[in-house]
Amino acid sequence: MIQCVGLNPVFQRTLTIANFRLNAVNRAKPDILEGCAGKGINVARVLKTLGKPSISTGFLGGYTGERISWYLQQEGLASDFVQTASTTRTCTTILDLLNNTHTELVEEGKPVSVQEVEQMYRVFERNLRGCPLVTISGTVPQNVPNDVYFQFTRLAHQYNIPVIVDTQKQLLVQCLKGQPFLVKINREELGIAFEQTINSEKIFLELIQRIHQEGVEWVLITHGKEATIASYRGKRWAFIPPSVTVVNPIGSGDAMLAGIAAGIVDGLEMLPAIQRGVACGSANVLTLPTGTVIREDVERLEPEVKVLPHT
Ligand SMILES: O=P(O)(O)OC[C@@]1(O)O[C@H](CO)[C@@H](O)[C@@H]1O
Repeated sequence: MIQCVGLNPVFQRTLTIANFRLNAVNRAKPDILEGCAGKGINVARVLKTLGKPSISTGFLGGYTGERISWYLQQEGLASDFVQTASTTRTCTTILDLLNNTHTELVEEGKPVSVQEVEQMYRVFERNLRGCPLVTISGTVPQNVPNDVYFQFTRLAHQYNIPVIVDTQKQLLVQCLKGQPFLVKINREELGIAFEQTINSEKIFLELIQRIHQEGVEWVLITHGKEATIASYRGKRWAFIPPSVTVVNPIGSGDAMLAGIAAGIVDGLEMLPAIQRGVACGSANVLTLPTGTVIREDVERLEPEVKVLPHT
């Protein structure tokens, strides 16, 4: 089973509003979507659709934790969460039908205890047995040390298990020292992680190089609906997604990571694996629930992703 680490899961609510306005009373349509999410769980869900079993790990607590567990069971997603005294966060997506905007209200994860963090290391290690690949996604609750993903990556190395990572800021910078196999990051977060404004191609390429210098083989830079740039040993490719009608883009990065993970586990070369990932990202945009794809959409979109050399 692929281990999908998502230390900061989410009880996700998706509200549809006819014309969302600031400083006003906004009324949502009654068919509010609720479910389990957060980057790690989103990856796990898309993997399941692609026929790949996974186990989600992280922290879970309180009444939202219970609801997330219930949704995980309903969806048939295996999990091994550390139970926390604090309540798991809720995040809210606002889809505005008139203006076609998509707003994500993200709560920070509440604090976890030192003992809960220690338990998490044990949960991570026990789920490495029989695991072909680890995905690590997203932020962490308060009190979790910034080197947590570095520790996980180092541990996975001891078991010869590749790690692919999608995170930000210090969590990313520190994780690089553990030499994950692949890092996926959006262009804005790349600049933030290295405290630089990306206002030229030169700076963009230098920052990619800094990630490689730590020993990371593949670096993927996403940029909304623009092309994803993949970099490997001095070569670069642009993956141009097909244009699709946007329903809900939240979770597209997670769908992409899942598609790449599925491709790697299937033994694909990296370029076709990334192509599948980009197709999953586009397929996610077409569905209303967060971090969800329809397999037929992925299969249809995969050949439509253009792969070009990036100069
Ligand atoms: O705070 P994080 O962990 O970076 O991101 C949380 C989040 O925005 O990510 C998912 C979409 O990628 C949503 O399910 C969730 O609300």
